[in-house]
Amino acid sequence: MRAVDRDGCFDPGMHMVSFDTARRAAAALARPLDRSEEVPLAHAVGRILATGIEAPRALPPFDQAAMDGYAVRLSGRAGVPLVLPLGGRTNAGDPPGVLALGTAHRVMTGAALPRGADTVVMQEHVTLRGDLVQVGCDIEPGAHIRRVGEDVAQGMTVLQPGRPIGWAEIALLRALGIRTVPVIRPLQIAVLTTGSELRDAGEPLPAGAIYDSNGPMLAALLGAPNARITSLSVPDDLAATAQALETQAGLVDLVITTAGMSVGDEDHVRNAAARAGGWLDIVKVAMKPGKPLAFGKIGDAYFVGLPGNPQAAACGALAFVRPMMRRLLGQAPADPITAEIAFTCARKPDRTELLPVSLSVEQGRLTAHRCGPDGSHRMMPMVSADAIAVVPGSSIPAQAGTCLEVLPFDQPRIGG
Ligand SMILES: Nc1nc2c(c(=O)[nH]1)N[C@H]1C(S)=C(S)[C@@H](COP(=O)(O)OP(=O)(O)OC[C@H]3O[C@@H](n4cnc5c(N)ncnc54)[C@H](O)[C@@H]3O)O[C@H]1N2
Ligand code: MOO
Repeated sequence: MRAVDRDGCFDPGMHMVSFDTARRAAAALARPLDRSEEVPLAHAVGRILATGIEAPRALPPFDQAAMDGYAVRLSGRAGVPLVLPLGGRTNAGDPPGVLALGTAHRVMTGAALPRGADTVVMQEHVTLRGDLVQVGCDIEPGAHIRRVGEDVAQGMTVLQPGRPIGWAEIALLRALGIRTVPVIRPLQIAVLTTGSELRDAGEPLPAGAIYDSNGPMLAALLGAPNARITSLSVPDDLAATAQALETQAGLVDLVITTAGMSVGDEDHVRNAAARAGGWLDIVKVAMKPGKPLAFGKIGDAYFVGLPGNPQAAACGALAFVRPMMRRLLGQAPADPITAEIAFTCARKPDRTELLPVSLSVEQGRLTAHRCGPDGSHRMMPMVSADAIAVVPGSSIPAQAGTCLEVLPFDQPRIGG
């Protein structure tokens, strides 16, 4: 690893890369894992389709009435109005009937169109005279019929691989009679929080200790439905960290650590990754917060070392871990989302700023409001935020009204 690297040397100062370079490296590093399982549709919400789905039947499955009314045959007739005797009736669910020549056939919405009929007249547009049905003048031939296959042709690919299953997909698949789908197996992720100061909520808190929030945060941010998270914690100890990394790398697809990434005496994660047989592609990123961030591989597992400050860990997870997970799950990269910033912010030429922002739609435009104050240890700005704004480095401040990329906490479903 470059901790560590393939040449056996490590100088985090020399290896700092730009935010964009690190993003490209994360995308290039991750390879689709291509492991699938068949699950019942009811358990498939949010899961990613492993293969395309071809329609085993057409939708609608037969020509059917789109309105409650009367099926008639207009072709070959001189014109309307018509007065036709009532010849039969088909309800939704009945097998298709036959339109007796020169009659009107009562149909309900969804009923199979009787053979021989070419038009359905809404019942509001007829006058009933005993058993006679008088059809008004402005009837359009062919009206109110849903044609077999007009929505889905039998055999067509209705869903592409890589697509998340949502309510609309569930409705479509069930309409096609499909009960189970092949989906990508959830990623196995170990979140290893490091730090001798960490305690779990519920435990007594000695002076100088803090409750672990990064572990539960990352489990919630990155977990179900497409990842299973194992949470562990180790003290600031090189051997214990290396041992935990080696063990977890043998068990999971992705190991994420928090803290221990900076230059303090007790920051052991990069060296522990090296001891565990890993290598690092990226060791430091020109971003704030989140500069002491690294990723690479330990054995067959991917490895991401996030900084300890909660905002820095969240920014690293949103900017790098989420896109890596999409790649591992076989999904296309998420389309970038931009918003107009409602604030001015100073910046530096050589680093990307990541700012918690709340999003709203103002005069039809997605607008980002800053959630401050500064400080990557702060929790409150993240609670009032919806996204992280990506402010590229520059020698001039970013002015209000500038359009910038935002990384939403909850990824909206736009496109595939
Ligand atoms: N001399 C320097 N000091 C620091 C630098 C630097 O460049 N030179 N970078 C600073 C930056 S930026 C960050 S970010 C932090 C990152 O440090 P580490 O990744 O080594 O993390 P720690 O120092 O262990 O912890 C930082 C902070 O976060 C708290 N923490 C850790 N784990 C958790 C957790 N699971 N839940 C909640 N909070 C956690 C920890 O107690 C510390 O307060 O380094 C700066 N220092
Ligand atoms: O990455 Mo640090 O969180 O900038 O303070």
